[in-house]
Amino acid sequence: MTELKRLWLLFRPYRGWMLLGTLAAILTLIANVTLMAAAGWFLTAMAAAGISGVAMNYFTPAALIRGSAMIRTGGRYGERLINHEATFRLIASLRVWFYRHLEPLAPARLQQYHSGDLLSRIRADIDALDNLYVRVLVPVVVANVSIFLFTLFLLFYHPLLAVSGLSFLLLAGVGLPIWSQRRGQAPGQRIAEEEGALRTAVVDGVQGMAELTLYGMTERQALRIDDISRRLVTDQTRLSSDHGLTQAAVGLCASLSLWALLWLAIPMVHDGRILPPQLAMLALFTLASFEAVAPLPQAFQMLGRTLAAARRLFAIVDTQPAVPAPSGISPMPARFDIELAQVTFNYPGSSKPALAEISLQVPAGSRAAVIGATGSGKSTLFNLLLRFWAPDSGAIRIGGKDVLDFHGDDLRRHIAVVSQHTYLFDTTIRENLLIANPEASQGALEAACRVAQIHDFISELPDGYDTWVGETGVRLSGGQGRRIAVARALLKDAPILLLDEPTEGLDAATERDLMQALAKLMTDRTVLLITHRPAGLDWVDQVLVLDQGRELARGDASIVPKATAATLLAVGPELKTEASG
Ligand SMILES: Nc1ncnc2c1ncn2[C@@H]1O[C@H](COP(=O)(O)OP(=O)(O)OP(=O)(O)O)[C@@H](O)[C@H]1O
Repeated sequence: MTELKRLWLLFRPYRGWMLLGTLAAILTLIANVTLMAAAGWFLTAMAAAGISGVAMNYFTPAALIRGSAMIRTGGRYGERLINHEATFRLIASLRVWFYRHLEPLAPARLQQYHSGDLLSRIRADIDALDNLYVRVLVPVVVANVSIFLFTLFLLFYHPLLAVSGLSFLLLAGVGLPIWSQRRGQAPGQRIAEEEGALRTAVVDGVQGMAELTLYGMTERQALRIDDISRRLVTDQTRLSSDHGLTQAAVGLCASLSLWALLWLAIPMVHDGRILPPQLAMLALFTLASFEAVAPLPQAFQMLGRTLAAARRLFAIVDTQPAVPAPSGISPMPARFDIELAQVTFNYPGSSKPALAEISLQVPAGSRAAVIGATGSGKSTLFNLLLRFWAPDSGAIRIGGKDVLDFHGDDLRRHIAVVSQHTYLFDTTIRENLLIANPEASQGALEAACRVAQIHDFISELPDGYDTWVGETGVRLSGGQGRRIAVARALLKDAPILLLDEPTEGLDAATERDLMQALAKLMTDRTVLLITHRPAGLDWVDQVLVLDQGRELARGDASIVPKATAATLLAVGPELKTEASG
């Protein structure tokens, strides 16, 4: 039950709200039971008084009935209001809590999770946690307090009545919940996993629609989704039918409790220990008291789903980032040169190093290119430089300070990246630019877009900078997206610039224009480019050629053709030796 304890700690800031919501729920329940009991007593007493012709004071009981009815209505409204407010606050804070733990895990630790599964955790699993509060915690407290008060009340009339009432309340409020918790545990856990799997399959199906259609696999994907849906529905059906059964069983317990009460109390009426109106009151009281335990079987049935959701969330929250945060504050480099000293790195589970003993010095304000074929380790080098992973041996320094001594955000504040994969958010062009610098004025946005040669295009759009770019920027061309990336880098104004194949996939004219924009961006910055294309590198001061994670050659741009022939054509070792020589 450690999940329960941990959840309780997360709920702690909302204790005030919970207490208030629980008090409102108890008040409502007591008002309802009072209403039923008083009504039973009142009707019978009035009938008896009418038959015997005795005058009776009906103002007090009528006032009690009216008062209870008003408290019940107001209490229920208040209870819903308070508990919904508390739930929404709780859910909102849980999402932020989860996201705060998720963010440092990206990208290294999250590669094992599918985005659909993560989405399911952040949405459905967090939603499931609110069950614990509204459907478990509040009803359990309300039931405990109410059962105690109801038993005291019956005890006032006769211990036997109290024992009988308590037994049936415990059967419905403890026995049935235990049964439904056991029955609900396995399907509850499966539902949490099936919901994640379903979301993953649907996201894959939608995102990969073009490929699935091209290869005629849509039917197969549909069958996969159908299979998961069926399993999900089977488990949900089982929970629903168990829920129906337990609700019927609660009703049965209430009826049995009523029979037992009548069986015990009718003789007491005969010998005068209980008055006839009191018998009617006790009968209706008994039936109404089961409202206190009615929600418990379902609450405990949902516990399995809730705890499974908590486990899935804690599994992510407890994951340590690939690179632990340093204990001290981040250093402040005085200059922004880049140094790689004998860097070796293996991805977890891989036997072959992605980078082996790589050294490189890029003086502040100079430009270097790392070239190599696919899989030669270029992106890995960027991942290490950005502190997404830590080298197994060797060191990476910026201005002489080890990147591992920086907090991730502090380090990345000094670095701007322009890559072929520029992620554009489903919002306006303005918002997409502002992520680089939320404080930037309209003038600064326009200036950056002018340098990136995209301002004229944006100005001609009907909504200008307020144009919606669509999901992943579908309304912009690849070249336009790349220019937005250049504008973002300009707005960020970081001293180090990493370029990851920025002109990949563009036609010659667009590439030329983008290079002009990049030339302005590169002014006075330390630039590191990764590319597999040997052409057009005359603007860099030095080149490092990688081959399967190892240094193949280094020098100025003139060494590129030879070295590239070795890496791209994968020719024999003689040429590689020649190239490095
Ligand atoms: N996240 C990862 N987990 C495990 N292995 C990885 C991971 N990323 C890359 N690799 C492996 O590390 C090696 C270097 O990959 P890397 O992405 O750095 O190459 P690259 O030169 O950038 O290739 P490309 O030009 O295709 O992007 C490859 O063998 C690749 O399979």
